[in-house]
Amino acid sequence: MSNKLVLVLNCGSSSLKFAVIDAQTGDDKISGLAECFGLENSRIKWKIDGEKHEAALGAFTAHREAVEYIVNKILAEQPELAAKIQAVGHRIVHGGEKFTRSMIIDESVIKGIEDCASLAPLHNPAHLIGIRAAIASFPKLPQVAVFDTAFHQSMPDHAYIYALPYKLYREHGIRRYGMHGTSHLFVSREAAKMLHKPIEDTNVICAHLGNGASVTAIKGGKSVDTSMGLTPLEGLVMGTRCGDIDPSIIYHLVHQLGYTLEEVNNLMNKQSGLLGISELTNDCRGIEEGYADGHKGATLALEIFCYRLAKYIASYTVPLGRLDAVVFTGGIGENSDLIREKVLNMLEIFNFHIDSERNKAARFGKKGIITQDKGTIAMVIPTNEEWVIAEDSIKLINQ
Ligand SMILES: Nc1ncnc2c1ncn2[C@@H]1O[C@H](COP(=O)(O)OP(=O)(O)O)[C@@H](O)[C@H]1O
Ligand SMILES: CC(=O)OP(=O)(O)O
Ligand SMILES: [Mg+2]
Repeated sequence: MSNKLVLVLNCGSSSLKFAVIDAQTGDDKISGLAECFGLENSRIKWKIDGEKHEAALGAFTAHREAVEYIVNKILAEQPELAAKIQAVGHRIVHGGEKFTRSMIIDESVIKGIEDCASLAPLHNPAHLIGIRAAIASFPKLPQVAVFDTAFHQSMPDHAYIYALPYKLYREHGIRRYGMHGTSHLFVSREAAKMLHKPIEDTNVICAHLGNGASVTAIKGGKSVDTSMGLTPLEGLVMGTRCGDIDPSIIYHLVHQLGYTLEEVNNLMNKQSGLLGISELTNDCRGIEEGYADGHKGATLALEIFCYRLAKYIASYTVPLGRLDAVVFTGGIGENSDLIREKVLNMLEIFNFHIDSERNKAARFGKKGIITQDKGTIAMVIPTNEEWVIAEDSIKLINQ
């Protein structure tokens, strides 16, 4: 174990993922999830050196109590490990245009994250609670903010400006920002290594397919286009988010069908995507089971998910010119050989020839090329956002 341990916190709207990571090797010493915040059954699960633990957090717990639990119980039982933690790294979904790189957190960074809260109302307020709780629990440790949006600040304006009146951008910052940047950065670097090419000469399209999902075109290590927009709602079909729709549907739902704007927002973010189409589940494993059993909704959801993804991948060859590889990552990208096969078959025009055995082998944390030796390469690379956050935290505090 090196002396570069970082506690990484990823505060979501109703959960908190955490890990204690060795920034040098990427090994997690502790990893866990506190979930169901605000409900009676909020709980926390964690793993220490592979051994699993679980506890109830008490009714109506939220981020602050969860951070206290991590510090007072989990880390207190591991005093040697706790004493070696050098920094706390926070995943921040929205950094607007202000943050193009990771930052050591001080009052002005907190103010900047607050200023972006209206652009990510589900995420940024939760991050701020996590930051304040972590400062209270670890007053002596440096706190670092690592932004999902930072990696996408290299996009050219023709990729990030919406065809709306320009003053909405100028006066209110309404533009495409993109998310999952930490993951896209990590897997694109790993892809360059697997291709034995310098990152500056590597052009890849990365599909991060988790509960939220996005595709990014990465040219020479820089994001040149991405599918998420002002918020994480735009782009692909996701677990419960609709991704791209005709914006007039909102007007129609409100004025013809009597929905409130609040209800429409909830419908698009929480009741759509795989869940909304299938009327079964937002979980890709459940969708695949439904598909295997001939469930009509699950089959349609899977087809739409793959078709939208294939169209995005095809369109991102435009900014790249030359495509070296397509990379799949995230819980679905790393595990669903079915979705990978369907998507690559839809992209036959780009000369992908899937290798079934390689595709089946690259699952459950195993990376690998999944196409045959001829044609364009597709690969699977497990993401590790926590490692990037830990590395950035150590780099910044040593500067
Ligand atoms: N073996 C599997 N086959 C298909 N999908 C899987 C498998 N394992 C996990 N997934 C899917 O991965 C998704 C969660 O991905 P993850 O990256 O953990 O999400 P997030 O970080 O956004 O919470 C879920 O839809 C889940 O069903
Ligand atoms: C930005 C986003 O969608 O994040 P997640 O995948 O963690 O929901
Ligand atoms: Mg994720």
